[in-house]
Amino acid sequence: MTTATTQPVNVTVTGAAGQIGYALLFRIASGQMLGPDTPVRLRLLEIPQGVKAAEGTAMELDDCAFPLLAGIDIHDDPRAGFEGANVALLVGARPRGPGMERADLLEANGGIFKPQGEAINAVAADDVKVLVVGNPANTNALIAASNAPDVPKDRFTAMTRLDHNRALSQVAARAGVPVAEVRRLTIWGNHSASQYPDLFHADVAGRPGSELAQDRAWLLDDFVPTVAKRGAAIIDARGASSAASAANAAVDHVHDWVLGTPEGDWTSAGIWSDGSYGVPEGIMSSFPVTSAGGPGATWDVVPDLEIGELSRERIDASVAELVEERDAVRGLGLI
Ligand SMILES: NC(=O)c1ccc[n+]([C@@H]2O[C@H](COP(=O)([O-])OP(=O)(O)OC[C@H]3O[C@@H](n4cnc5c(N)ncnc54)[C@H](O)[C@@H]3O)[C@@H](O)[C@H]2O)c1
Ligand SMILES: O=C(O)C[C@H](O)C(=O)O
Repeated sequence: MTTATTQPVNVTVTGAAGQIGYALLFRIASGQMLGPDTPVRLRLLEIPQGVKAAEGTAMELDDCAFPLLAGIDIHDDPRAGFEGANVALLVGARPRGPGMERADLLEANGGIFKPQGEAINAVAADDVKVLVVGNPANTNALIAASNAPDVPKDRFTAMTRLDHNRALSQVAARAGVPVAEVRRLTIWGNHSASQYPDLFHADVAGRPGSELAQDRAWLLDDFVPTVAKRGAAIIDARGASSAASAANAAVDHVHDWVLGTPEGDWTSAGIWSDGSYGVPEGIMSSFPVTSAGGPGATWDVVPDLEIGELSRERIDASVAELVEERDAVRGLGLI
């Protein structure tokens, strides 16, 4: 990763003409993702039908005259779109259509993330860092990583930062403290309604999160489902899925990966499990993670957290869903 230098970082964004793309690209180009000293070159990857709209977004990016934006190119071929990519944000995905079962969705997205993984393997920069946003994010990341055998598995991640940020906001509101005073929350498992937002290890303005968790009715009937089903609530209210908050979470994820997580805090990311906390190896599950930042930065799982019975059950349930998804895509020959 190139930081604090005049060498531009190549950032590939797929689904660039979509609603998240529109909320994301301007923030990347303004320096909010990689910092104020790092120029970026944007590679927009779309399907052929999306190219014209991506061209319109590129025109608007030009019109912002961002000092850090070193260039934009637009592609509909993954081999060209990921050429030299240092950071790859895989946003474009096939949404669930009427009558589509989960397996149909996994298969349709396999048709996107398998070739994209192969292309990243073939043409991305040696230091590529990948964030999968497109749903089902964890399993799409698993497909991409599994089809990029020459890229270390820890370079592929799935986005659960939006869930993490949602949980921070809910806890701050409940405790009546500024959101900046809530630290060390964790999202475990899948970016789906089965996810488990864990506040037992949190620091809430100097008080242990376990104190708030003592109100089990609030914890289990309010906090956990509000966070886990927030995506659906946004769709219901907006008539479209979250976009600006999703783009914000993608910016936060890459920012903290490349520049480091704040001292004394951690965040959540879907990463290739190494077996930590009893999560089976080789699925993309969300964990509490830190990054030291800098060249070669990795997400490191926060060690030695005590997992109580309630948390254990919830983590295991979400992990079981991920195992099912892995088995389904394995059955489809995608991994
Ligand atoms: N992980 C998260 O927290 C999170 C949060 C919000 C949304 N999402 C997911 O992000 C994805 C994108 O959401 P959106 O609102 O921007 O959708 P959108 O439909 O507005 O845009 C998706 C874009 O992807 C493009 N696309 C489709 N297939 C592609 C391919 N093979 N290569 C390149 N581009 C391709 C489409 O042409 C479209 O422009 C969805 O899967 C959504 O469910 C994830
Ligand atoms: O929940 C969804 O389908 C959209 C997205 O993943 C979200 O969490 O907002």
